[in-house]
Amino acid sequence: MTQNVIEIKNLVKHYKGFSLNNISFSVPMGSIMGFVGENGAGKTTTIKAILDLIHVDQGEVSIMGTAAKNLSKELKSLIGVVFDGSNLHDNLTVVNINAIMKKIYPNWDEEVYKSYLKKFQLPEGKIIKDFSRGMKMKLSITIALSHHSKLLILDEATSGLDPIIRDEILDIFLEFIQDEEHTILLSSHIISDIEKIADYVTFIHQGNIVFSKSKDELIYQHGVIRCRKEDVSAIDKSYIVGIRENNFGAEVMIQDKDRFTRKNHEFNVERTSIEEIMLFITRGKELK
Ligand SMILES: Nc1ncnc2c1ncn2[C@@H]1O[C@H](COP(=O)(O)OP(=O)(O)OP(=O)(O)O)[C@@H](O)[C@H]1O
Repeated sequence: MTQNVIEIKNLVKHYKGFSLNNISFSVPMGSIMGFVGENGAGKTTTIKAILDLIHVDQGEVSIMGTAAKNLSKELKSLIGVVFDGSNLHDNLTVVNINAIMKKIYPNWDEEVYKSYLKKFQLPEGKIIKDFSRGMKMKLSITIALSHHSKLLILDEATSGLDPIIRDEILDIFLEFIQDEEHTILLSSHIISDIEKIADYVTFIHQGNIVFSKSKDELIYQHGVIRCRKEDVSAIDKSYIVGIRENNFGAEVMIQDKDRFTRKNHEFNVERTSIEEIMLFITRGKELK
């Protein structure tokens, strides 16, 4: 049985004008979980709750089998965290950071740290204040990867980076996951990044979990039919996830693609993407 490194059960958090509504999902060991959703959907709030950085109104979070509230210092040191926006002190250099992290993390690996600094071309002499946003991001990722973490929790870790360096970082994440005991939870707006590396995708929309599934299963089970508007009524409603209409006709997202195509040879069902599935679910026309 696959062990879950993160388990979230019935999490509720109320802010004025926003709530996380009883959300549950798990992140299996050895996998990359992509955590996606629109601005303000609740991704950062969920991640803060996982890390016990905020008080929650209800629910439970466990990390590596231990309640998040009761994580020991040793277990905490196995988690590498990157938040959107640097929380490193402006006047430090990468050399200062090395000295500080050595004291914080029992497993701090100076050699690994230096190799990533080199790989990311992060300068020794400059203070963090003079780093670009991308450089700060790269430094945060470097730190997360330099203390022999088993779990990486990354909130928008690739945003603000150019496509080339993003690709390089995604490869580093894929390399990290080669160890079966390593796990990543990665929130991102950049769905193509998630499509590229995630094994599972959790989609949060307005504080609710819409789905949390294997990426391949999602892509395999869904499909799009492009047809005339008048043909939409011939599609069994129970399969329809969402409909979009344009001047030329209609696009219909269906689920349970295999069963649908077995029963409906007259429709051509095209392959879809995670991005398209998300758009149809959130913006596709409601069925009457
Ligand atoms: N400390 C707080 N006090 C009040 N409201 C908050 C607080 N933190 C977050 N919120 C609200 O919770 C909602 C969810 O925010 P959150 O940062 O979790 O979204 P997100 O999915 O990470 O968005 P983004 O992709 O824009 O970073 C937003 O409406 C935000 O204004």
